[in-house]
Amino acid sequence: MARKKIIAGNWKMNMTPSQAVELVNTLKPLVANDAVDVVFCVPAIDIIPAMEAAKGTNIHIGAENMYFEEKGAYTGEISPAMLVDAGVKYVIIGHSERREYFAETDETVNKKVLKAFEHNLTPIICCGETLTQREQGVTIDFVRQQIKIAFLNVTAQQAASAVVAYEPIWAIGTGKVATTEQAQEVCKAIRDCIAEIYDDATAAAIRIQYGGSVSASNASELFAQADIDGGLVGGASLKPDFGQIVNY
Ligand SMILES: O=C(CO)COP(=O)(O)O
Repeated sequence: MARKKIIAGNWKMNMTPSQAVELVNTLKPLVANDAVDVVFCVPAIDIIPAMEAAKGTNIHIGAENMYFEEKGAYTGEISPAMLVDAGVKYVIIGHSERREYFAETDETVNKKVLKAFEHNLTPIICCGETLTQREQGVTIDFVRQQIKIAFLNVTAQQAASAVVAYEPIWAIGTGKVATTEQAQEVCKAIRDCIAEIYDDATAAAIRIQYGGSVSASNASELFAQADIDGGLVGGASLKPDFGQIVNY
Protein backbone atom coordinates (compact mmCIF):
# COMPACT_ATOMS: atom_id res chain seq x y z
CA MET A 1 0.00 0.00 0.00
CA ALA A 2 1.26 3.44 -0.83
CA ARG A 3 2.33 5.51 2.11
CA LYS A 4 0.23 8.62 2.78
CA LYS A 5 2.39 11.72 2.66
CA ILE A 6 2.77 13.73 5.83
CA ILE A 7 3.59 17.41 5.57
CA ALA A 8 4.29 19.11 8.87
CA GLY A 9 5.11 22.67 9.81
CA ASN A 10 7.52 23.31 12.64
CA TRP A 11 6.76 26.78 13.91
CA LYS A 12 9.78 26.74 16.27
CA MET A 13 9.69 29.67 18.75
CA ASN A 14 7.35 31.83 16.71
CA MET A 15 3.77 33.05 17.14
CA THR A 16 2.08 34.23 20.32
CA PRO A 17 -1.27 32.58 21.08
CA SER A 18 -3.25 35.32 19.33
CA GLN A 19 -0.89 35.26 16.34
CA ALA A 20 -1.26 31.47 16.23
CA VAL A 21 -5.03 31.76 15.89
CA GLU A 22 -4.60 34.32 13.14
CA LEU A 23 -2.12 32.13 11.27
CA VAL A 24 -4.30 29.02 11.51
CA ASN A 25 -7.25 31.06 10.22
CA THR A 26 -5.16 32.38 7.30
CA LEU A 27 -3.75 28.98 6.38
CA LYS A 28 -6.76 26.75 6.84
CA PRO A 29 -8.37 27.34 3.45
CA LEU A 30 -4.94 27.03 1.78
CA VAL A 31 -3.90 23.71 3.32
CA ALA A 32 -7.09 21.81 2.53
CA ASN A 33 -5.86 18.54 1.00
CA ASP A 34 -7.22 15.25 2.27
CA ALA A 35 -4.70 13.26 0.24
CA VAL A 36 -1.95 14.13 2.74
CA ASP A 37 -1.69 14.39 6.52
CA VAL A 38 -1.23 18.04 7.44
CA VAL A 39 0.31 18.83 10.83
CA PHE A 40 1.14 22.17 12.45
CA CYS A 41 3.66 21.61 15.25
CA VAL A 42 3.35 24.70 17.41
CA PRO A 43 4.78 26.09 20.67
CA ALA A 44 3.17 24.47 23.74
CA ILE A 45 1.28 27.60 24.73
CA ASP A 46 -0.28 27.79 21.25
CA ILE A 47 -1.54 24.20 21.17
CA ILE A 48 -4.98 24.79 22.68
CA PRO A 49 -5.87 28.02 20.82
CA ALA A 50 -4.51 26.59 17.54
CA MET A 51 -6.55 23.42 18.09
CA GLU A 52 -9.70 25.51 18.58
CA ALA A 53 -9.00 27.52 15.45
CA ALA A 54 -8.36 24.35 13.43
CA LYS A 55 -11.58 22.61 14.51
CA GLY A 56 -13.48 21.09 11.61
CA THR A 57 -10.49 21.25 9.25
CA ASN A 58 -7.96 18.64 8.09
CA ILE A 59 -5.21 20.25 10.21
CA HIS A 60 -3.68 18.22 13.06
CA ILE A 61 -2.05 20.30 15.76
CA GLY A 62 1.21 18.78 17.01
CA ALA A 63 3.85 19.62 19.60
CA GLU A 64 7.51 20.54 19.12
CA ASN A 65 8.82 18.63 22.12
CA MET A 66 7.81 16.75 25.28
CA TYR A 67 9.53 15.27 28.32
CA PHE A 68 10.15 11.57 28.91
CA GLU A 69 8.77 11.37 32.45
CA GLU A 70 5.09 11.00 33.37
CA LYS A 71 4.90 13.95 35.78
CA GLY A 72 6.60 15.54 38.74
CA ALA A 73 9.33 18.01 39.64
CA TYR A 74 10.54 18.96 36.13
CA THR A 75 9.94 22.68 36.06
CA GLY A 76 9.09 24.01 32.64
CA GLU A 77 8.54 20.66 30.94
CA ILE A 78 5.44 19.33 29.15
CA SER A 79 4.30 15.75 29.78
CA PRO A 80 2.92 13.32 27.23
CA ALA A 81 -0.38 13.14 29.14
CA MET A 82 -0.72 16.92 28.84
CA LEU A 83 -0.34 16.68 25.08
CA VAL A 84 -2.79 13.79 24.81
CA ASP A 85 -5.37 15.57 26.96
CA ALA A 86 -5.10 18.64 24.72
CA GLY A 87 -5.84 16.46 21.67
CA VAL A 88 -2.33 16.22 20.25
CA LYS A 89 -1.36 13.20 18.14
CA TYR A 90 2.07 14.13 16.71
CA VAL A 91 5.16 15.32 18.56
CA ILE A 92 8.54 16.30 17.16
CA ILE A 93 11.35 14.53 19.01
CA GLY A 94 15.04 15.35 18.90
CA HIS A 95 15.07 18.30 16.53
CA SER A 96 18.67 19.39 15.87
CA GLU A 97 17.96 22.69 17.65
CA ARG A 98 16.92 20.73 20.78
CA ARG A 99 20.09 18.67 20.47
CA GLU A 100 22.27 21.75 20.01
CA TYR A 101 20.79 24.23 22.49
CA PHE A 102 19.07 21.98 25.03
CA ALA A 103 21.57 19.15 25.31
CA GLU A 104 19.36 16.42 23.91
CA THR A 105 21.20 13.24 23.02
CA ASP A 106 20.41 10.06 21.13
CA GLU A 107 19.66 8.50 24.53
CA THR A 108 17.14 11.15 25.61
CA VAL A 109 15.61 11.00 22.14
CA ASN A 110 15.13 7.24 22.60
CA LYS A 111 13.51 7.79 26.02
CA LYS A 112 11.13 10.35 24.54
CA VAL A 113 10.27 8.11 21.60
CA LEU A 114 9.42 5.21 23.94
CA LYS A 115 7.34 7.48 26.16
CA ALA A 116 5.49 8.94 23.17
CA PHE A 117 4.50 5.46 22.00
CA GLU A 118 3.40 4.53 25.52
CA HIS A 119 0.85 7.34 25.20
CA ASN A 120 -0.10 6.56 21.59
CA LEU A 121 1.52 9.75 20.35
CA THR A 122 3.21 9.55 16.96
CA PRO A 123 6.80 10.81 17.21
CA ILE A 124 8.36 12.74 14.35
CA ILE A 125 11.94 11.65 15.04
CA CYS A 126 14.57 14.05 13.71
CA CYS A 127 18.02 13.11 12.51
CA GLY A 128 20.64 14.65 10.26
CA GLU A 129 24.29 15.46 9.86
CA THR A 130 26.35 18.62 10.19
CA LEU A 131 28.19 20.12 7.23
CA THR A 132 31.48 18.83 8.66
CA GLN A 133 30.13 15.30 8.83
CA ARG A 134 28.91 15.51 5.25
CA GLU A 135 32.34 16.73 4.14
CA GLN A 136 34.00 13.93 6.09
CA GLY A 137 31.85 11.41 4.22
CA VAL A 138 30.23 10.01 7.37
CA THR A 139 26.64 11.19 6.78
CA ILE A 140 25.09 7.76 6.39
CA ASP A 141 27.07 6.20 9.26
CA PHE A 142 26.07 9.08 11.52
CA VAL A 143 22.38 9.03 10.59
CA ARG A 144 22.25 5.23 10.92
CA GLN A 145 23.63 5.55 14.44
CA GLN A 146 21.02 8.18 15.32
CA ILE A 147 18.27 5.92 13.98
CA LYS A 148 19.52 2.77 15.68
CA ILE A 149 19.63 4.47 19.08
CA ALA A 150 16.32 6.31 18.62
CA PHE A 151 14.57 2.98 17.91
CA LEU A 152 16.10 0.93 20.76
CA ASN A 153 13.34 -1.16 22.39
CA VAL A 154 10.72 0.21 19.97
CA THR A 155 8.55 -2.61 18.61
CA ALA A 156 8.09 -3.24 14.90
CA GLN A 157 4.44 -2.28 15.16
CA GLN A 158 5.34 1.03 16.80
CA ALA A 159 8.14 1.70 14.31
CA ALA A 160 5.76 1.13 11.41
CA SER A 161 3.61 4.00 12.66
CA ALA A 162 6.50 6.39 13.35
CA VAL A 163 7.64 9.34 11.28
CA VAL A 164 11.34 10.09 10.75
CA ALA A 165 12.45 13.52 9.58
CA TYR A 166 15.81 13.66 7.84
CA GLU A 167 17.05 17.20 8.30
CA PRO A 168 20.64 17.92 7.30
CA ILE A 169 21.68 20.62 9.77
CA TRP A 170 23.45 22.63 7.07
CA ALA A 171 20.16 22.95 5.17
CA ILE A 172 18.06 24.22 8.09
CA GLY A 173 17.13 27.88 7.83
CA THR A 174 19.97 28.50 5.41
CA GLY A 175 18.12 28.45 2.11
CA LYS A 176 20.58 25.69 1.10
CA VAL A 177 18.31 22.80 0.29
CA ALA A 178 19.85 19.35 -0.12
CA THR A 179 19.71 18.21 -3.72
CA THR A 180 16.91 15.76 -4.40
CA GLU A 181 19.58 13.08 -4.90
CA GLN A 182 21.20 13.82 -1.54
CA ALA A 183 17.83 13.85 0.24
CA GLN A 184 16.65 10.65 -1.45
CA GLU A 185 19.95 8.87 -0.77
CA VAL A 186 19.78 9.45 2.98
CA CYS A 187 16.02 8.80 3.24
CA LYS A 188 16.61 5.47 1.47
CA ALA A 189 19.49 4.67 3.83
CA ILE A 190 17.14 5.33 6.77
CA ARG A 191 14.53 2.99 5.30
CA ASP A 192 17.21 0.32 4.72
CA CYS A 193 18.33 0.73 8.32
CA ILE A 194 14.74 0.20 9.53
CA ALA A 195 14.56 -2.94 7.36
CA GLU A 196 17.74 -4.21 9.03
CA ILE A 197 16.47 -3.50 12.54
CA TYR A 198 12.96 -4.86 11.86
CA ASP A 199 11.83 -6.24 8.50
CA ASP A 200 10.77 -5.15 5.02
CA ALA A 201 7.14 -4.60 5.99
CA THR A 202 8.10 -2.16 8.75
CA ALA A 203 10.48 -0.35 6.40
CA ALA A 204 7.74 -0.12 3.78
CA ALA A 205 5.29 1.36 6.28
CA ILE A 206 7.39 3.95 8.13
CA ARG A 207 7.11 7.49 6.79
CA ILE A 208 10.28 9.47 6.18
CA GLN A 209 10.21 13.23 5.68
CA TYR A 210 12.85 15.57 4.36
CA GLY A 211 13.38 18.89 6.16
CA GLY A 212 15.70 21.83 5.52
CA SER A 213 14.74 24.86 3.43
CA VAL A 214 11.69 23.17 1.92
CA SER A 215 9.84 25.79 -0.12
CA ALA A 216 6.93 26.14 -2.52
CA SER A 217 9.41 25.85 -5.39
CA ASN A 218 11.30 22.69 -4.36
CA ALA A 219 8.57 20.67 -2.56
CA SER A 220 7.15 18.80 -5.54
CA GLU A 221 10.53 17.52 -6.72
CA LEU A 222 11.55 16.42 -3.23
CA PHE A 223 8.22 14.73 -2.50
CA ALA A 224 8.38 12.84 -5.81
CA GLN A 225 11.37 10.81 -4.61
CA ALA A 226 10.72 7.15 -3.85
CA ASP A 227 11.70 7.32 -0.18
CA ILE A 228 10.55 10.84 0.70
CA ASP A 229 7.07 10.77 2.22
CA GLY A 230 6.63 14.46 2.85
CA GLY A 231 8.39 17.27 4.62
CA LEU A 232 9.10 18.98 7.91
CA VAL A 233 8.93 22.65 7.09
CA GLY A 234 10.28 25.52 9.19
CA GLY A 235 10.23 29.06 7.81
CA ALA A 236 7.82 28.40 4.95
CA SER A 237 5.23 26.90 7.32
CA LEU A 238 4.57 30.38 8.73
CA LYS A 239 3.52 31.77 5.36
CA PRO A 240 0.83 31.19 2.73
CA ASP A 241 3.55 29.25 0.90
CA PHE A 242 2.70 26.36 3.20
CA GLY A 243 -0.54 25.98 1.27
CA GLN A 244 1.43 25.50 -1.94
CA ILE A 245 3.73 22.99 -0.23
CA VAL A 246 0.78 20.95 1.05
CA ASN A 247 -0.74 21.03 -2.45
CA TYR A 248 2.62 20.42 -4.13
O1 LIG B 1 14.21 22.75 10.98
C1 LIG B 1 13.38 22.67 10.08
C2 LIG B 1 12.09 22.02 10.31
O2 LIG B 1 12.10 21.29 11.48
C3 LIG B 1 13.64 23.26 8.76
O3 LIG B 1 13.61 24.63 8.87
P1 LIG B 1 13.61 25.54 7.52
O4 LIG B 1 12.49 24.98 6.66
O5 LIG B 1 13.34 26.92 8.01
O6 LIG B 1 14.94 25.34 6.89
